[in-house]
Amino acid sequence: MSIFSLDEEISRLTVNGSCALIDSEDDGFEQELTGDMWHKNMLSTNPKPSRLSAPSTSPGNVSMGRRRSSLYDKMSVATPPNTRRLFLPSNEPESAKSSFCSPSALEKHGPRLLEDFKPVRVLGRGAYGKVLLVKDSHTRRLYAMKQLKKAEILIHQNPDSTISEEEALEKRLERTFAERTILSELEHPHIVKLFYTFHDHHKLYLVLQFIPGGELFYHLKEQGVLDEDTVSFYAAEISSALKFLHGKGIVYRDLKPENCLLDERGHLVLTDFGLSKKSANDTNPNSISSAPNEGESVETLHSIIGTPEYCAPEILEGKPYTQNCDWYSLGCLVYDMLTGKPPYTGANHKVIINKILKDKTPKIPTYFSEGMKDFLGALLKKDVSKRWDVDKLWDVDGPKPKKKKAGQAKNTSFQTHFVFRKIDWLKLETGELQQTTFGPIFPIITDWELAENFDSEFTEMRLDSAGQADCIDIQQTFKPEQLQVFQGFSYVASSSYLERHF
Ligand SMILES: Nc1ncnc2c1ncn2[C@@H]1O[C@H](COP(=O)(O)OP(=O)(O)OP(=O)(O)O)[C@@H](O)[C@H]1O
Repeated sequence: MSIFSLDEEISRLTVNGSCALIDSEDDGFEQELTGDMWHKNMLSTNPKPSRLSAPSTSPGNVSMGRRRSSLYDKMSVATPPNTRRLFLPSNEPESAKSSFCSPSALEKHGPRLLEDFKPVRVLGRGAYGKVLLVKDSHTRRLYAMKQLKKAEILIHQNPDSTISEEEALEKRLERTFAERTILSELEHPHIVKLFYTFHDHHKLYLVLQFIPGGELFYHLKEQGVLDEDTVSFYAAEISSALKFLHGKGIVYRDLKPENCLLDERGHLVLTDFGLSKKSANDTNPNSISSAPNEGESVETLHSIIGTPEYCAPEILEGKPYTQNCDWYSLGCLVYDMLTGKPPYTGANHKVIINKILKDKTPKIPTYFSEGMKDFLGALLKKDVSKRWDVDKLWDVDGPKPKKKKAGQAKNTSFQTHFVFRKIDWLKLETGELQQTTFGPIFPIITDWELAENFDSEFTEMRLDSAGQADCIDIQQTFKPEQLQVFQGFSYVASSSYLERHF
């Protein structure tokens, strides 16, 4: 998983807190996979890429294809299935719609069990297990079920030599509980909803809202690059979720195209809160309660985590960092959507980290609009003190930009920036936009159970290979007190929450 391999790379790069830069010419790299080569190739055949044209992803051009950032070395990704930029009426099945079962009827079942859910297919894979599309046997509703193997959490290799095995385990548990605790107390149109969590001998289960339009990653892979209006639309939806999290004292820390899903109307929903962190000493009255084992303040987080391509330099340097790191990641994601790759790329994490730390500022293509250059320039500042303080300058009522003056974004209100001129923030933040309009990319969904917008590498996986086969005898391997750490994981959303989202 990205976070641990990154920890390992950083521990190799960092000596006594200071960063030792490395030679980017590393032996054995496959040259055709580097981002620079990709970029040069693109420019030589298409000097000024059309905003709407995608680079070829034909089999003959696989070296130019988009690759998963978090699972860089583990898997190849097939061409994404049916996704087109066109309008089709949603064919949402009854099983995905509301009203099969009232919350009170669900409460009769009490805490949920694995037997309540019938596996339909595999949607994705993470560090500690898989995410399955499942059907509730009582209500016939579809959910995404994230499964985490207890054994993997307990015995995962600790690549960070600077911390002890116990500390590494504590961090893994903290991250496992953080996702459950943070999601269970959030409700926002652009954040995935958590309905139930439970555990059995082998695994922990998070039962989430199924987001059927697939990852932004796949849509980007198919489209290659997106136009500025589309990118600004997604940037606004992501920003609204990030600002909401920051207001609750939470830093997201893992913004990347794989964690941005599209709902059935093409609106963006953030998922994967495994790396999110709640401030321990946050005094904001709107903040949610702390997750177990939280120790660091969001004001001065030190953990080195996240996917390097989208990771703020202060995190990679091992310096204390704040919620502002999420705004740098947003800049990287916006840059990626517009150009087809994040600002710094390379054949492996080591090369990418080296570039982020060594290069001054990412080069912003000259063919971007002046407004977009201004927007990205303000977010992608390496020095956090010079970066746009979006949380402070969020409001529409904040300082307005003066006409015809470049490079001023950092001192003006975020919501009124030129790139968001077509965004109705009020409707976006209340969820009305999501309910009543369609996003710029409309995912084709003929049958929700087919999970057509997910990678066939996962959806065609045999369910039995995704299920019990890989379970070790956990009772034999671990002492009862070791397994005690998972106590308190189970959760059922309140009936009012279930009612609102059923
Ligand atoms: N609510 C959901 N609806 C639909 N698909 C989902 C949902 N949650 C996750 N997925 C799919 O499963 C994949 C893996 O999920 P997630 O990123 O939460 O797992 P993870 O174990 O934290 O992964 P990683 O180790 O890469 O961080 C996602 O990229 C997405 O394709």
